Amino acid sequence: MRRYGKNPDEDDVRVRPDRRGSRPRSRNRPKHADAAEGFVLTIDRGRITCLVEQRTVTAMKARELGRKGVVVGDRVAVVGDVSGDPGTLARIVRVEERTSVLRRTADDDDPYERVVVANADQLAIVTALADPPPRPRLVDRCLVAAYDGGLDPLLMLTKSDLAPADELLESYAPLGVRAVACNRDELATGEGAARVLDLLADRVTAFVGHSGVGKTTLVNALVPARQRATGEVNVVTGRGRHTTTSALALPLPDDKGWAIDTPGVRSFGLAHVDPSRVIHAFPDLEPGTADCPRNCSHDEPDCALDAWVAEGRADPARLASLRRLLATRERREGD
Ligand SMILES: Nc1nc2c(ncn2[C@@H]2O[C@H](COP(=O)(O)OP(=O)(O)OP(=O)(O)O)[C@@H](O)[C@H]2O)c(=O)[nH]1
Ligand SMILES: [Zn+2]
Repeated sequence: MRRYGKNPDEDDVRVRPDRRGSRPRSRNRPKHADAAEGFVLTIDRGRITCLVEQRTVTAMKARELGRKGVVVGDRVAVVGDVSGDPGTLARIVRVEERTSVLRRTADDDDPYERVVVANADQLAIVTALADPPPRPRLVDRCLVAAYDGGLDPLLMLTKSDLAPADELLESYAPLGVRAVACNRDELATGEGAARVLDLLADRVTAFVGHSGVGKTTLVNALVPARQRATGEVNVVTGRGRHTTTSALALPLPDDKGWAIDTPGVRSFGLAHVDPSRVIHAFPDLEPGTADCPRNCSHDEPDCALDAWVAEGRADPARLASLRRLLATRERREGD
């Protein structure tokens, strides 16, 4: 019997099609009890880089996964050669259930939703206070994606040396979104970075933002190991500058969580969003939807939320914010 690396696993052999190319004998297939646990760091043209114990292992999807997608942040079961030695290729045989999913559709009229990041605890929405000016609708759309996918949003306002944050902070106050303003010079001091890192401690945070907002500057300040590698060998993958369209998970200092950098977004398609999942993030309003008409958009004359608020059971500013968010699901010029 041929052995596959250090972790010989019968499955490796059994799931392989036989010489006649028949399908794997799925009924007899063991459940990969010996598989190693992996954490997906990045994906590049079908090559999946995972962290297995403390090793960086390159893997591909096993045939038995079928069309099931693997995305950055996924917890996976890996079999085969998990030594991480150059030239080795392990196989991912299972994707564990996800605790959250950051999804987007490329465009609102694009029916294909893509999961961008799995299992992130929070979504850092990076917005410059100036140069480029804030795009509140894009922020709102990111908030909707966060609420829809089960991530805690976190506003990261960059370039605070160029403009004050008050106005923007005020418009998000009713949502109770945590926010932090920072700038490059401040971040370069350990104290400035520590203030931001406090918000990320022991959590997996996905960073989104459109081009030019200073996301790279911010993430590099938080993950100094990456900055040192400028030039640009990636600290995690050991490969050249990260130019793929995949997200990339970077360990925060002292193993205090992960930052998942995502490629710059120009838009954040929301065709997949279900209003009821968004309302779930508004526990003060959710019970008020009990008397709504079926499939209520919560932004129509019969919506029961108006009465709920009129009776003083929730803050009108909360309802206004919810409606503003839901309204961003409809695409407009410039989104
Ligand atoms: N004034 C000021 N400029 C900043 C700050 N942070 C970043 N910049 C500048 O803003 C520009 C964009 O910064 P990046 O960090 O490359 O932004 P990005 O969001 O990663 O953009 P892409 O690389 O296009 O995806 C650069 O010229 C930075 O030098 C800041 O705090 N203040
Ligand atoms: Zn309603």
